[in-house]
Amino acid sequence: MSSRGSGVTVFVRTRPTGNFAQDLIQYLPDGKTINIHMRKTGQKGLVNNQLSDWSFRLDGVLHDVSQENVYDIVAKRVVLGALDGYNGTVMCFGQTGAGKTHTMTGATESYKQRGIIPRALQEVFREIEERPDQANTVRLSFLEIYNETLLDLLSSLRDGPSESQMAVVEEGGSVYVKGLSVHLIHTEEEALNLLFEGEMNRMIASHALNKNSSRSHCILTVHIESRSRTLSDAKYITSKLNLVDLAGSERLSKTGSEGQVLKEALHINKSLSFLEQAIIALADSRRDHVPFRQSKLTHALKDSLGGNCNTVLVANIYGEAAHIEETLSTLRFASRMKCMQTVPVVNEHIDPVLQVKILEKEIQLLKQELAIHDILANRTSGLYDALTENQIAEIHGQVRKYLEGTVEEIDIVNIRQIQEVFAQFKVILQQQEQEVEVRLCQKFTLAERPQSTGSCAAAKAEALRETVGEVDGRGFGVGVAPPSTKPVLPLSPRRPKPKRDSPIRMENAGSPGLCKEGEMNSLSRTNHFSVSLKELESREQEPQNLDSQCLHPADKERHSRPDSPPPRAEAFEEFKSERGSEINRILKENKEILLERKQWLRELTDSVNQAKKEIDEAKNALQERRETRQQQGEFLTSEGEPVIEEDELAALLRLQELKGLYRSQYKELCNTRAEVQYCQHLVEQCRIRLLSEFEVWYNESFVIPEEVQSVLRAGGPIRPGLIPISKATALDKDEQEQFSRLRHKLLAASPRAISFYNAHMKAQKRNRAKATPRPQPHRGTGAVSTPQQNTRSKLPAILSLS
Ligand SMILES: Nc1ncnc2c1ncn2[C@@H]1O[C@H](COP(=O)(O)OP(=O)(O)OP(=O)(O)O)[C@@H](O)[C@H]1O
Repeated sequence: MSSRGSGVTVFVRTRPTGNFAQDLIQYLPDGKTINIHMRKTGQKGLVNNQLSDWSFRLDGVLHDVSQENVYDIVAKRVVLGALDGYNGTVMCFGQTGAGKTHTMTGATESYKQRGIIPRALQEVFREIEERPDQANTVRLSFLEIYNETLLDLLSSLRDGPSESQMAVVEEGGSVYVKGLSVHLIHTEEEALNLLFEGEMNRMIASHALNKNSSRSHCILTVHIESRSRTLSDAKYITSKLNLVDLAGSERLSKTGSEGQVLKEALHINKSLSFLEQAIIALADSRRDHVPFRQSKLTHALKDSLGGNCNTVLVANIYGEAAHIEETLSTLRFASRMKCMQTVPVVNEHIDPVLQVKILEKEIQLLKQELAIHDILANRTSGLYDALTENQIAEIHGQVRKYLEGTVEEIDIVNIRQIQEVFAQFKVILQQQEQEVEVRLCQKFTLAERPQSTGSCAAAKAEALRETVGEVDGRGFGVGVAPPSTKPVLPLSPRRPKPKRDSPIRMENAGSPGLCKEGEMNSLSRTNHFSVSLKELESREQEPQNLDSQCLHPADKERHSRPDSPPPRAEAFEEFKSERGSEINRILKENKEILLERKQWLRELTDSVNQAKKEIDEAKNALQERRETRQQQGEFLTSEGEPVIEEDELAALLRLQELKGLYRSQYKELCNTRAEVQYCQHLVEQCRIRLLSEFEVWYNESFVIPEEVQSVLRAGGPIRPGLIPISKATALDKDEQEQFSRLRHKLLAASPRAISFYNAHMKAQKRNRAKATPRPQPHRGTGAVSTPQQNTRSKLPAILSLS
């Protein structure tokens, strides 16, 4: 069968029984037709021996067919189609106990009896292995619709929104369930783990026709995204494979349901009847409205029923005479489904890389066009090609010279050169920024701590004081300058310049990018007392770190921790005065410097604006003088040059002077701005460090139990990748042995089964953990004795290969 079909494919599968109603159900040799002969019962219970016959021709009748063959016939094509980008849906429908769950999931204890879903998951990963030219991403979600409520069967594995927020949403022509968790999976085993986890969470109950009756509709969706690994192929495809196990329709008189199970049955029957209505509408080409929104089930399956999907239905029937009416109604549903049309299409998306290629082609064409124009206009060709390394080097040299003032212009003839010039400017700017940062780093750092063993804070303060304000320029501490030593900053060209030994001043007010190498060296030499934050960190990691030497007495005395952790705000204050006092002090000092620098920046800005205003005024005055001179008639020299008066000359010189001052102030403004940014960065770093150290301290002091801390400490028994021996031995010995024996046996006989059994064992383990009584918000509560309601949480069954 090809992946492209036009109608829904429908099969019938019968549940094996020793009591098969041969006289009522007849399979024709074509393997596709099933005839039903039903005696009609007359009114008032009188037997009406008139036979009514129905004949249903479907795509196949699966009678006494193994699970493996059912998968091959029903689902294989759809699964492979999904890997080729077609959406696919495999769905089981039928009366309760007819074998839907057996068909879809099969027996989780038996590899051979596994159903369509585990086989499909295996096929997906096997096929992926065989397509090395494709990069595939597989995700999985598992939805349950129980009593018209959407539930996430894998909610225990996620931290996302709660189930109450789940809703069926239509977007861009496709349908999805908002709030349903979608899990990335890499292997068959991971996929099976999720399947078994979800299966255990399903709602089941026991009634007269099925002791493990599913009380909900379930949709397991495999989301596949496939990209070509070969560059030439720019498209990628996505697909959705829906594997649907519907709850069974039931005659309440037969199942004897009551209480909660009765309520569930009413919901199930109602939603199946809505499903039937939707199918009838879909099959009728004259109907333009399909009532998908009548129930959560039809809404969630909207794009699987009438969309662009390969849809396959398995109609499960229970071939006993007692169930002939249900069989008839299931077959009617199946034949309606068969009339429904779907249009499978590959979900193909174009990669942006392809767009780039198209644009590159376009550029090529435009270049050729330009070349023709150049020839016609007698221009040199090749102006539009990418620049060679030599040309770039040439531009680089010119830009440098231009910035140094050696040349006045840069030769530019085309757009590429303009771009390169800007690029060079950018590079130089970045270099300057880095250099400024390096220099500021050296300036804005901690002073070296004294080696004294006395009071740490006092000693440090002393050391810092020693390094402040040294006029010979050798060594400055950060932000410890007393107010008197802080710079008096110039507010206007007439105001004094900042002191050159200010702790936050930049050594070279000019362009740092162009400062000479010698200057940089001497700059770093003058800062030999400085300690950067990073250095501080590394020192603190040394065994003999200062913090341990400088423990506050309160820290040392804290032998016993309080019963409950103190309020964080209170603890934070304590931390700042004890363990975190050093970093807190740095933070404070840096903040002070930042404030002061900001203030200086404001003043400098005012000053630059003032200078600009004065320049404008001087310009205007000069212009007025010139105009008056011209109006009054000019005196010319013997060379014909106009003679200007002394006051005009003075005004001209003043204007030049103002311009010079303006330029230098502007330069300083830019540098100060960079300093402010850097100071802000430092303050932020300190703040983050203070908070993170506080977190560690708080947890260690009050939250993490001391035993745990000792275990986690380096050299403790827990190391990454090592399972604690106590945990490893906690498994039941017999079970371990049994499992490993089985593993070896299986490995030899059927290596493909290992993922299945690994996942099964994990599910059982989780199941045991869950068996410990715990309040469950909506599952398994209020269980009634008969019929019994539960989730599928069973204790491990014996594993078997058959
Ligand atoms: N083809 C089959 N081969 C062997 N056993 C089967 C087959 N079909 C059904 N069964 C058995 O019949 C019982 C009922 O089947 P199952 O639970 O799959 O029915 P169902 O249609 O899902 O019922 P419900 O709608 O109540 O959940 C199970 O014990 C199952 O193992």
